[in-house]
Amino acid sequence: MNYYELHFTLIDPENYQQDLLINELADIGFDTFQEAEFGFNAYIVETEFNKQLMDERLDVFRPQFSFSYEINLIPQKNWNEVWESNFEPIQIRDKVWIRATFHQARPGFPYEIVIDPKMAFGTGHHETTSMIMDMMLDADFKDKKVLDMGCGTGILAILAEKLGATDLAAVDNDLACYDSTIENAQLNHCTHIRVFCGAKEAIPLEQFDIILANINRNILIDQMDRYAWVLKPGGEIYFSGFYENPDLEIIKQEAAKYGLSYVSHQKTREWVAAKFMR
Ligand SMILES: C[S@@+](CC[C@H](N)C(=O)[O-])C[C@H]1O[C@@H](n2cnc3c(N)ncnc32)[C@H](O)[C@@H]1O
Repeated sequence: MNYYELHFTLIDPENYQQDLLINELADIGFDTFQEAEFGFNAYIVETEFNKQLMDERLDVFRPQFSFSYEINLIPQKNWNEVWESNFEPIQIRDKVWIRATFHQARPGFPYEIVIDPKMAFGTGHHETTSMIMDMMLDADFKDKKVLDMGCGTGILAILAEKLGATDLAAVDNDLACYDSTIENAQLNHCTHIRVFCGAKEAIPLEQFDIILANINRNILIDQMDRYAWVLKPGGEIYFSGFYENPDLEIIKQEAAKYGLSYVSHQKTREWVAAKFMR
């Protein structure tokens, strides 16, 4: 599979502008957003890319924002090099050290996660991932059964197992993420993670103590009925991948329809991670 890489430059960058543009690009299929010096890079599978649609959607912002972009086709064989030139180790509090296979180990952190991201999202650099991980550090995973929906690299399931979960299902509808989660689980010596490829129909019909789902507003809403169905009474859900306004309120309302109550949320820039309980 080939990918297009978009180099996006904001002439006068302000975070809210960047978030709006990323949201628009995500809506037309871009994924794996990475900070760059004067903006960001984003990626899309070659077969999903529609230049005319992208130009039309971005032109709407031209009156307010100054930006430019260029797009290049990346053959599959170069994808790892793209990651290796961009991915720096990152920490979550003083508890979790996340690094790639090609970085040195760093002693002193209770939890180390090694990620070989390849074509999957989830290195801890994006706020949606780091906020869920931060909230996970305050949760009790000991002997818990966990669902990681939209697992990407498997980073959340891997942290959950390191925090004590003993039975985990990781689901992603992208085959590259399915492969990546299997590979990263092995790299981290996680032996309790079962990996499934598919959307909500792939969620095992079992009862989970904790659900982790960092996807996006529309997919979370679409899958809400299934989350409520497989969550034990008293179970916890951690959602991310959406904005505070207006998404959080919409998600709260949808969750309430299925007996899931809002507990709390974190916000970084416009991104939100939120905890709910059944
Ligand atoms: C933002 S990434 C999150 C990855 C990782 N869990 C993290 O927190 O960094 C969202 C993931 O959801 C997956 N995804 C998108 N739509 C999905 C769907 N309908 N069902 C299952 N997974 C989906 C994508 O392939 C992607 O890997």
